[in-house]
Amino acid sequence: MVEPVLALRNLRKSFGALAATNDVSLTLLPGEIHALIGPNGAGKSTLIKQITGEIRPDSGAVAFMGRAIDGLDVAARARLGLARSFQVSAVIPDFTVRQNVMLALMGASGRVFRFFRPALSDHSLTGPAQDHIAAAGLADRAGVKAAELSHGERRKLEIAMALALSPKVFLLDEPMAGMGLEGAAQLTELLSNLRRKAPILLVEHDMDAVFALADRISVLVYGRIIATGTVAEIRAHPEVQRSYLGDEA
Ligand SMILES: Nc1ncnc2c1ncn2[C@@H]1O[C@H](COP(=O)(O)OP(=O)(O)OP(=O)(O)O)[C@@H](O)[C@H]1O
Repeated sequence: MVEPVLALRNLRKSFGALAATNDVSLTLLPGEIHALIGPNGAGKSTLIKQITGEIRPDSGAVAFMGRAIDGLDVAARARLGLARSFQVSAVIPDFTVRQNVMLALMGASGRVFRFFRPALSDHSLTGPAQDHIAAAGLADRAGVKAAELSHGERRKLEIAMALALSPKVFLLDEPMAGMGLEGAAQLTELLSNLRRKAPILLVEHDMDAVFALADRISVLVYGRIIATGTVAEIRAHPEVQRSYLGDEA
C-alpha cells in the first residue's frame, strides 16, 4: 500500500454544542489532488486549521509522512513542509514579483539576511526565484510591483511564493475565489502541474475546477465526511447530489 503523505484519523472539534468536525478521517496520497467540498459552514476551514496546527482537535490524530505531529505547533509543522499555501498577507505590494519570491526563499532558507538590498543580488536566490516565477507562469512580469498585478497574476505570484517554500503538501483554501472564467482556467492548469511538486489538499467551491482537477473528492456535510471517491463516483452519489451538488452533478 502507498504510504499517505498526510493522514487524518477521527478528528473531532466542537465549538460548544456544535461539532464542526465530527470523526473526520482522510488521506492525501503522493502526487494526488484530493478535493474537499461541502456547503458553507460544513467544517472545511476548521479541518484545515487542525492540519496546520492553528486549532487543536478535541480528539483524533494527524500523521505527516508517517510521523505523528499532534504535539507540534504551527511553526514546527511549517518547518516540516506542512503549511497553508497562499498566505495572502505575505505578499508585499511595493516589492516586485522577483523580490517577493526572493523574500519567500530567504524565509524558507532559515539563513539570516541583515539587509534586503544586498541579498537581492545573491545569486543563490535569483536563479531559484526565476525558476519558481517561470513555473507559476509569470516570467514576463518578474520586474513588476505586486501592487500592479491583476488578480489572476497575484494568484500566480502566490503560487511562486508557495513553491519557494518547498512544501511537502499544498493546502489550498479556495484558490479559485474571485477569479474570472479565463483566470480560473489558467489557474486550473497551473494547479494541475503543481501536483508534480507535492500533493494538494484542495478546498474549493468552484465545481468546474474540482471536477477538472481532483483525483479524489471528499464531501463534508455538518462536520462529517459523507463520501470519498473519484469524480465519477461523487457525481453519481445520491446523498451527495441531495445534500450538496444539486444541479451541478
Ligand atoms: N472559533 C469558532 N467558534 C465557534 N464556532 C465556530 C468557530 N469556527 C467555526 N465555527 C463554526 O463551525 C462550523 C464550521 O465552520 P467552518 O468555517 O470550518 O466551515 P467551512 O466549511 O470552512 O465554511 P465556508 O465554506 O463558509 O468557509 C460553522 O458552523 C461555524 O460557524
